[in-house]
Formats: sequence, C-alpha cells, structure tokens
Amino acid sequence: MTKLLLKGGEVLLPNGQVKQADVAIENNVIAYVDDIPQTWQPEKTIHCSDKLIAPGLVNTHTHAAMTLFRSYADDMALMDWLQKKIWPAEAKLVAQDVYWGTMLAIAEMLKSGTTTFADMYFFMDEVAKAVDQSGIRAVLSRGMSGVTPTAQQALTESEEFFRTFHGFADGRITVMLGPHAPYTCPPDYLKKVISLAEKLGAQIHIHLSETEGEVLDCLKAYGKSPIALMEELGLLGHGVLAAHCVHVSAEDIAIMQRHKVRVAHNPGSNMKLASGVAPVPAMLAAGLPVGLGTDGASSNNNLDMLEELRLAALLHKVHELNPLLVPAKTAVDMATAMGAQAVGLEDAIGSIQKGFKADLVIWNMHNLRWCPRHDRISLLTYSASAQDVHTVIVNGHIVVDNQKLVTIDEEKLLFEVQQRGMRLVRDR
Ligand SMILES: N[C@@H](CCSC[C@H]1O[C@@H](n2cnc3c(=O)[nH]cnc32)[C@H](O)[C@@H]1O)C(=O)O
Ligand SMILES: [Zn+2]
Repeated sequence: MTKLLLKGGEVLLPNGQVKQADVAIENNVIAYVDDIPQTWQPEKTIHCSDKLIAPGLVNTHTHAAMTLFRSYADDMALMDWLQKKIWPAEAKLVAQDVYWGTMLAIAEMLKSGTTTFADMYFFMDEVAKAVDQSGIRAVLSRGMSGVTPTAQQALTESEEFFRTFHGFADGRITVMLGPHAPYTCPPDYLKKVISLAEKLGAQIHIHLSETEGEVLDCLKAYGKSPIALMEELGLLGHGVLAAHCVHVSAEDIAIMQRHKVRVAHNPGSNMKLASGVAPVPAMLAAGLPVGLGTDGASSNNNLDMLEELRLAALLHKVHELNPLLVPAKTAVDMATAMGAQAVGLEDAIGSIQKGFKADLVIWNMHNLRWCPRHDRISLLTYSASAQDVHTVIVNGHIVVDNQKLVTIDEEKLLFEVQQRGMRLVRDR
C-alpha cells in the first residue's frame, strides 16, 4: 500500500470552491479530503503551500501520434489537409512510429497537466503500450474507415483491441469503437460498427459535423444531417463521444439531448482549420456534457489543454458578442468534470473527492502570473501557463515531479520523433 499526503495546499473542490485542505491518497484513490483521521500516517508527503491542487485535465479528443506531423502541413482547409497531406503521410506509418509519436504526445500532455486523453488512431497496441509505460490514463479507439481496403480489418482489429485492452494497465485504459466519421464510414459500414458495439458493450467515439461541407454532402446524399443520420442508424444509443459538432442545428441539438450525446469541443483545431464555431453555449444550455480537446497536434499545433480551456472561454464571447458566455468556472468544468463525463469516466475522475481516482495536478501559484490571487479559477483560466504545472499524479502515482517527467526519457524521445517525423514526409 502506498500512502501519499498533499499537505497545506488549496484544493479546487467539486462545487467550484477553493479551500485550504490536506488530501490523502491511498493506492490509486483519494482517501480523504481534509477530514484525515489522526491515525492515518503517510509514507510520503508533498508540501503544497502556495499551490493549487486541481483535478487533472481531460483531453477528450486527440490523435496522439499526429505529433509526428506537427508543423508539416499548416494553413489548409480540413479536407485538403487530410486528403493531400495527412493521409498520404499516414500511409507510411509503421507501428514504432505510432509508439514514439504517442509517447511524445503523452510527455507533452503530462507536463501541461493532462491526466486523461481520448485517442483515435491506428496501431493502437502501440498506443496502449505507451499509455501503460508512461502512467497516463486513456480512452482508446482504433480509428475505422469503411472506404479503405482495411475496412474489414479495422473491425476485426477493433474487436481484438477491445477484448485485450479494455480495463488494461490497472484500469487506466478503457476502449471505445472509433468509426472515423460519416464521410469515411457509409451507413452499411456503420451498421456493422453498431452490431459490434452491441456485442461488446462498447461506447463509440466519432467525428460529427465538423465542417459545413460535411453537413451539405450528407444532406445531399441522405437527406439528413450527420446527427440525424446517426440517430436513424441507431448509433446514438451506444454512449457516443462526438468530436467537433460545429455545424449542428437546433434540431440536431434536440436529437443529441434525447440520446445523451457527449461532445468533444476542440476550439484550437476548429479555429486553425477554419471549420467554424461550435454552438457550445446552446449545447451546454441543452444539458449536453461538453468536454474540451486539442485534436491532433498537427491541427492545433500543441497538446496544451490550458490553451483549449482559455480558447473555450474566449471564443464564444467574441463570436456571440456576449462576455457572459462560458465563464471561467464553466471552462474549468469542461476541462475536468464535464470532460470526464464526455469520456464516460464521470464516476472515477474529473473531480477531487473521496473515492475518486487520484488524478491531480498541483499548480505552482508562487509566480508572477498568479499574483494577486483574487480568484483562483479566473487565474487558472485566463492567466496560468503550462509551466506552472509543478506535480502531476495519475492513479495515485507521481508522473511529473517538480516539472520533470518521471516515467519518460525526454532526450531519447526528441531524437526518435525528429528522425521518424522527417522520414514520414520525405518523398520516395
Ligand atoms: N482513416 C483511418 C482511420 C482513422 S484514424 C483517425 C484519423 O483521423 C484523422 N484526423 C485528424 N484530425 C482530424 C479532424 O479534425 N477531422 C477528421 N479527421 C481527422 C487522422 O488523420 C486519422 O487518419 C483508416 O484508414 O482506417
Ligand atoms: Zn479528430
């Protein structure tokens, strides 16, 4: 048994209040917040004065290994970017590339306070290996496309991946099915995905209504929006994490409400690819859980969730010319508890409370950006930097210690990803 005490810090509580409290961690869970019995003796103590103990950030949508393509193809529209640059480069990927690209992503995420990420990619055994070794938590899906020669193989691999890795790495890995999008997965293929989801009891992670073009094409082909088409096919009944949802109508939102669809909002990616502005205030008002995501590093171009948190708080204000929208408290909620809901882990992570998994970030407030401290949630949203991440704990284990990665060799990582990234985009 390991017993860890976080002493003398300020804790961001589930109700959004911040209070001075000690936190006791036993094995992988939060054993006590504040009311620690006299008899409880820690094996290790972290002194947290001038520090804010907050839930780990939840990155609800990414393609981790796309760090390999960071800065390779910028300033393009989504379909051009995917079809002309990314998919040809991805065709050259080998398993080891995905391992190293993912490890780089994990290193970047951990150091910037992310403790859980939802991923959709391929060579997922390699992703699971990187997750296992690094100590982060992840919700993994093998991206499936119905229009490539690997369509059938993707279904088989997804099933095997689910059976092998759902609950793996001390429960840090959960697995979803990942049909890529309606424009790469035609209805007949999605029906196969749905049958598989039913057979396995698996949830679904999919890109929906990311661009206006996607919605118009879908209307033309099927007479329905992507969301309405997904409802008709029966996909929405399976616990759906829908990435983007930029071009959704009021009717779409009503459908999503009926089926408790969870949204991954990616403001950085949506802005960079000029996809549009998701109606986040309307989706929140409809009671949909809206988490935040970075999307792949190649459309962002970093995996810093604090940046998404801030963009989420800023974008909707300027877009609707209403400074009251997505206040700091809501943005922090989206990056933590609502993110946990979005990835289906709301009973385990996303808030600091007794019995929850010990996934925490200790922020250093003793610096210029955090002074003076009128409101910690405001400071975290509008002022903080990833450099203020002092210590990160996932599943009760310290994975970042005083800004240093504990489980990952950073120099080796930089070398590997530099070499591999260059090879992938070299013309043959
Ligand atoms: N098409 C793959 C499976 C999809 S994996 C996830 C895919 O999502 C792609 N991707 C990354 N960002 C976005 C985005 O913003 N929208 C749609 N797809 C994206 C990424 O390049 C990757 O190919 C196959 O052949 O089986
Ligand atoms: Zn994506």
